Order: sequence, then C-alpha cells, then structure tokens
Amino acid sequence: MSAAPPDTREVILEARELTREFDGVKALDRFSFKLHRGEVLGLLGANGAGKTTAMNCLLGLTLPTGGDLFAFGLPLHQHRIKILQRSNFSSAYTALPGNLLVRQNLIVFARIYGLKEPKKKIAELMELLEITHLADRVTGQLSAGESTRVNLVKAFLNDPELLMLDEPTASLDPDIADKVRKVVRKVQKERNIGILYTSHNMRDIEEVCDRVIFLHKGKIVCEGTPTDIVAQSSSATLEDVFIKIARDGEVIDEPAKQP
Ligand SMILES: Nc1ncnc2c1ncn2[C@@H]1O[C@H](COP(=O)(O)OP(=O)(O)OP(=O)(O)O)[C@@H](O)[C@H]1O
Repeated sequence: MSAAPPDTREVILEARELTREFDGVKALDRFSFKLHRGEVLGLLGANGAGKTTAMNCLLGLTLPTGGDLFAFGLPLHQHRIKILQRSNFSSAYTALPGNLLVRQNLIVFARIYGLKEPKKKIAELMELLEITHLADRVTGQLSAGESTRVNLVKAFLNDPELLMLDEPTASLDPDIADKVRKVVRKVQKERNIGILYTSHNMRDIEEVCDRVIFLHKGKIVCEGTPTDIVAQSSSATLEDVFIKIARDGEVIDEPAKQP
C-alpha cells in the first residue's frame, strides 16, 4: 500500500517529544503529533494511556517534564494568552460555576472573550445544541448530559480555530450523542476548525475523526484514518483494535510461526 501524501494544511497544534513523568512513571513518553487546520484528530487509548495528561499539558494545566508544544506555530508557554484567544476546550468532567444560571455563566464567558453581541451569539449556539429551554436553570442542577451541552456552547462562543474536546459525548444518551456529533462536525466544517477529540466510544470516533492516534503507556502505537487502521490490522472493527491495543499494546497479530 502506498503511503498517504503529506498533509499540506497549516499545522495549528504540535507536540514534539512531549514527556510527562509522575514519580518516575512516564504518563507521556516522547509523544509527537501534528493537528492541521480543518482536521479532527482522535486521541485514543485505554484508561491510563495518557490522554488526559496530554490534554492537560496542551491546556497548560500540567507542565511537561520534556519536549515542546506549539500552537499556530508559536511556542505554547511563551504565547499562552494569544493562543487561548484562538482556542477553546470542553470536557465532560469539568463544571461551570454551579450557583449561576446557565445564561449568567455563558454571559460571563462571552464577556471574558470580548464578544460584541454576546446575547445573540449565546442564543444562536443554545438553539444549535437544542438547549434554549435551559437558559434560566441553575447550572449546578443540570443533568450530566445537559451540562455537557452547556459546556459545548461555552466552547464555541469565541469561534475557536482550535478546539479540544475531552469525551464530549460521555454522558449523553444515544439520541443526543448523535445530535452532538453532527453539530460538532457541522461547526467544524463550516469554520474550518482543528479539533483534538478524545472518546471511548468508537462510533463517535468513526463518525467524527478524520485521523486517530492510539496511545499506550504514553507512547503512540498506531495512527491513521479509522478505516486504514482497521484495514491494516487483523481486527474487524475499530473497537476490536482498541481492545487489542489495550490488552497487548499492539495492533498487528504476530504472524503464525512456521513449523
Ligand atoms: N497527578 C498525577 N500523579 C501521579 N500519576 C498520575 C497523575 N496524573 C496521571 N497520572 C498517571 O499517568 C498515567 C496516565 O494517566 P491519564 O489520566 O493521562 O490517562 P488517560 O488516558 O486520560 O486515562 P482515562 O481514560 O482513564 O481518563 C496513569 O498511569 C495515571 O495514573
């Protein structure tokens, strides 16, 4: 099979040999990748593979012990504010202030982002994610699925060029998860956003991601389009590939030994 041609789109996020050690254990071990403008890149791996550590390093919440990070061609740590203005983040596991109403929370973020017409933008995005009816609810009283969608509205508010989505469908029912995947894809294509996307749901990944990286013990063990990865493995589905990597740390079966 011939190798895929190099991707000539602008690189908007890059890790070079990113390493993060915790008490002598490497959660990330010389992890390198590039995310291009207009691309959705899935970051996959079993529990403990290093995905959250990678996201936290990219968000500046964890300092790497080695390697370099760049966004829009700029070193991340020296240009944090400039980069954050062009980026956003949503996680199923981070909560907005619970005592505020949903609309108050979103107005606060809209002001932080300096939006010119915050109410209009918030109304548009709430409609897109079908949560207009939640505007006057207390944020801390929302269900997990409702707050995930409020978080997504927050993440789209500043029209980010770079978006990090950590398990955006984790607590959603299948109907809402399907709608959220479609909205993410629609907004991503319309605005040509680059998205780094984590999920344990392979249906999500196959529908949303153009390319995926599998991490195992902080190292890349496999990368490519979901279709190519399955085709090049001995597994029938991406879920089978995931299980094989989680259990064996590799994708390809050893060829049977000749007698
Ligand atoms: N603050 C910390 N202190 C010590 N070890 C940590 C810390 N954070 C992460 N680790 C370890 O680093 C490794 C990678 O963890 P990480 O949370 O990045 O995995 P993950 O791929 O996000 O897993 P999950 O799918 O369960 O969220 C694990 O072995 C974890 O125990």
